[in-house]
Amino acid sequence: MTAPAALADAALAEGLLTGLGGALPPRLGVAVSGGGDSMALLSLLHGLCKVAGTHLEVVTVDHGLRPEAAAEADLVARCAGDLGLHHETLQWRGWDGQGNLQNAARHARYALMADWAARRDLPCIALGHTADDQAETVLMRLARRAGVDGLAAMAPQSQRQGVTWLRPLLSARREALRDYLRRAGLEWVDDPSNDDPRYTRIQTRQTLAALAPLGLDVETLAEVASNMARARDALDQHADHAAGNILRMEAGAWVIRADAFFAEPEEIRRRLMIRALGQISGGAYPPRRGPVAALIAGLANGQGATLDGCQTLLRRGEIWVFREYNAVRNLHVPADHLWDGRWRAVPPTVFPQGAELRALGPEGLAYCPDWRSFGRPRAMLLSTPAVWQGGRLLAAPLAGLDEKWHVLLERDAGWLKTTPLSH
Ligand SMILES: Nc1ncnc2c1ncn2[C@@H]1O[C@H](COP(=O)(O)OP(=O)(O)OP(=O)(O)O)[C@@H](O)[C@H]1O
Repeated sequence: MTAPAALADAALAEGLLTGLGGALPPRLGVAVSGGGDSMALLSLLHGLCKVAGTHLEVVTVDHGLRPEAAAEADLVARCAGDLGLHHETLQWRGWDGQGNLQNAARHARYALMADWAARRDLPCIALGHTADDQAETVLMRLARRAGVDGLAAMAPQSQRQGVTWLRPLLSARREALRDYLRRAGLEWVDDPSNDDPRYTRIQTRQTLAALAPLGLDVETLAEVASNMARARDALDQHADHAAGNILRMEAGAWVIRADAFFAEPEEIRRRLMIRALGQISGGAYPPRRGPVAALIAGLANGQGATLDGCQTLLRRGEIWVFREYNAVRNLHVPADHLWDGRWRAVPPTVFPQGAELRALGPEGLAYCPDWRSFGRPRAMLLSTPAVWQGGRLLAAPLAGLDEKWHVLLERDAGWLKTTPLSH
């Protein structure tokens, strides 16, 4: 190998290690489609893992959408075999013909890979997204009027479905990875859909090339993404600090000091509200900017609202954010099961036969003579968990009925820093 080639390989490996935060986990999965980016990732990671003593396994998803897909999975299997690595091809045959095929395939791919990781005891999976992918994402999000979080684009590390997803090639250029593969004499396949101008990403890629004379190139846009990621972290830190001072949790609801809330900048108010809503609803995606702004504007005028399966109201200088009764009124589970994704009942001794957890509702509240003494809004109490046996209310601990029973929040009731703020 010539000196410049060796230097280029060393620079890629070093960039990869930096992209992994400078260290490798003891066990790692790598997602390889057979395309140039992920084949280069596989080869480079294999070198690093050997040195670090990391156990590496390889996965490919065959979506069954193109006739070549099986051969591509075989190519990856062969390459992994040559490197002495365990490889699995996961089949997806689940499209029901509804919605956007690309999105359905992507969701299915991540779900299949997350199951694989759990089965193989691999806490992390590396993906081959490059600086080019990052720049295209920034440009596409600009078109969707993204804010700071959206323009921060893809994170080098993110948690989803119980897996830490790593993107260690976010600083590498697609072409540099192909040069690496050519030098190493390694094969890869070019997915024909990468040239299909019907896809927004491909149109974006072509447009990006045309924007280069304006200085709007891949490096610039990728740098914008890192700048935005830093700005996002600063905003999150401010929001966390504000949350510590102005917000408390009461009986599963967030209670916010209204004067302090409205003294915060608009962007911080938005973040606080989105997190409060997300923690109660458990939704994977936050509500959109417009409805959140309208909800906050309404509260400034003393008007409550519903959004994302939650309800807000302003009372005695405090904003209450709680589960909307309508979102849980038909939710019945056996009393020893988790209710609404976050509540568990604890009986005085054992669970009575046939007992179930259900919202308290207006009919239950009528059996709770002391509910006013807790200072909790009526609307909020309606959606709290209660223990029923047929039509009989056994306990409603949050409304003061039968203190021998307890209901506890199972999902972390602390301030959730990880709620995603952008779609
Ligand atoms: N069929 C596949 N099997 C295994 N891994 C895959 C597959 N497709 C994509 N990947 C992984 O995901 C990375 C990104 O691929 P690609 O850009 O095509 O995905 P995408 O659909 O844009 O997904 P994302 O939403 O994550 O951007 C690849 O480098 C590879 O690591």
